[in-house]
Amino acid sequence: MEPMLAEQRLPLPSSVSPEADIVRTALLERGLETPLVPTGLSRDEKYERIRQSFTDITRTLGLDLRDDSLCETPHRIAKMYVDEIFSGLDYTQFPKISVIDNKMNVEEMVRIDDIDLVSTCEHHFITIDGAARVAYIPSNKIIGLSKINRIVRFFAQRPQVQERLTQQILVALQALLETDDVAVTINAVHYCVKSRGVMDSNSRTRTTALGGAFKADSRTRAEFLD
Ligand SMILES: Nc1nc2c(ncn2[C@@H]2O[C@H](COP(=O)(O)OP(=O)(O)OP(=O)(O)O)[C@@H](O)[C@H]2O)c(=O)[nH]1
Ligand SMILES: [Zn+2]
Repeated sequence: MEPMLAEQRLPLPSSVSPEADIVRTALLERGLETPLVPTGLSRDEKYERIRQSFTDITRTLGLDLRDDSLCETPHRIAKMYVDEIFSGLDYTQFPKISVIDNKMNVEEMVRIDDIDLVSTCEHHFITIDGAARVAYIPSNKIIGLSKINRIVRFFAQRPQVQERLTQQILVALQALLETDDVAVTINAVHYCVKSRGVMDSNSRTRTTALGGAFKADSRTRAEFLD
């Protein structure tokens, strides 16, 4: 387990929900948080810096930013980074989570297949496109189904490696559901492998993270991976 860095323990803004704080603490304890340093920048300050930087990049590439199709590109990219594809770096954007007591005593696996997953490769900043499967065996808590999709999306909206993304979803759900019995698998195409570099347009990558009964019990694992 990697140690928590002092700056990662700084207090979060008060608009961070208790659930987001539980998830972040669990990730730090497990050494699974995305490597982050506090910037002290507001949303608008980040937007402005990224817009400026992309103005430099597009000019350096020799593109004419006076062209009416190109002139808004640095603005679009800055907005997309801050508010869309990297919004999961900001815990104030963590989804509202509804967890309820397991009064109906559900004790069988709840499994959600084919959760849409689009993320961004942190090595090349291009798309990872795939799907996730998530399952858990309820203990004391049950979570609203759409909240699982939202948690997947939150962590996908960060620069990622697929292995860490898979683990972050696992640990977030374990912390919120107060059980180890969670499993996550992701099957994805990496555009850094498909559209550049080795240019392999066929391969897909599967990563799996298993906790509790999914790790310990071969039948539970098989039912999940089936
Ligand atoms: N384990 C893992 N590797 C990834 C992921 N996304 C991209 N990579 C790999 O990260 C590696 C980075 O390797 P480098 O040699 O530093 O970069 P590169 O020269 O662009 O490598 P090539 O892609 O082989 O051209 C590549 O092998 C990528 O395929 C991921 O989610 N998980
Ligand atoms: Zn990549």
